[in-house]
Amino acid sequence: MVTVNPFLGSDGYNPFIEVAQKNNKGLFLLLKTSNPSSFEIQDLKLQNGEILYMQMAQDINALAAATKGENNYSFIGTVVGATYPSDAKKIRELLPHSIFLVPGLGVQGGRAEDLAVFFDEKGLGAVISSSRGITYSYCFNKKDENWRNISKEQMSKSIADATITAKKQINEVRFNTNSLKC
Ligand SMILES: O=C(O)c1cc(=O)[nH]c(=O)n1[C@@H]1O[C@H](COP(=O)(O)O)[C@@H](O)[C@H]1O
Repeated sequence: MVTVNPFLGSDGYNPFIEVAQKNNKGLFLLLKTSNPSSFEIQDLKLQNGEILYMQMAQDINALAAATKGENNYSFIGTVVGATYPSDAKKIRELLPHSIFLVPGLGVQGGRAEDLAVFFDEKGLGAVISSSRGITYSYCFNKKDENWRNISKEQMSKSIADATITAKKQINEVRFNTNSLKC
C-alpha cells in the first residue's frame, strides 16, 4: 500500500491507481489530513461553492464506486485524520466504498471515543493508526524524567499495554451500535 497526494491532479494519481489495479494492490489518497493547518488548503471554497476536500471526495467516489469489490470496498482508499471526526462523518457518507486510513490518534489529539463515524455500520472501512502514542508510550506526557532509566522490559511492556489499550478502545466504538455517529 502507498499513500498518494491527489492534489497534483488526476495525472498525478491515475498512474498509481493503474499500477495498483494491475498488481492487485491498494493505495490511499490524501483527502482530509490530520495536521492542524490542513484547513488552509483542503477546506478552501471552490468557485462552484463546494469545499475542496468534499469535491475531491466526490471525484474519488466515482473511481471507488466503479472498482468496489469485497464488502463493497474499492482498492482506492483515502486518508482522513482522526483529528477531524465531524468532517469524517460527511466524507464517510460521500465515500461509502473507500477504506479510510486514519492517522492522528493519540499524540496529535485524535480521541478513540470519536472514531465511530469513520467506520461503516458493520464496523468496517477504517484502519486506525497510532504511531508515537504506542511506540513512545513510556515517555510521552511523562512529567518526571525517570522514564529515561527504564529497562528494555519495561519499555516493551509499556508498548504492549498501549497497543492492547488502543485496540480495546477502538473496538469499543467500532462495535458499539449506541456510539454517537455524530
Ligand atoms: O503519512 C500520512 O499519510 C499521514 C497523513 C496525515 O494526515 N497525518 C499523519 O500524521 N500522517 C502520518 O501518520 C503518522 C502519524 O504518527 P503519530 O502522530 O505518531 O501517530 C506520521 O507518520 C505522519 O506522517
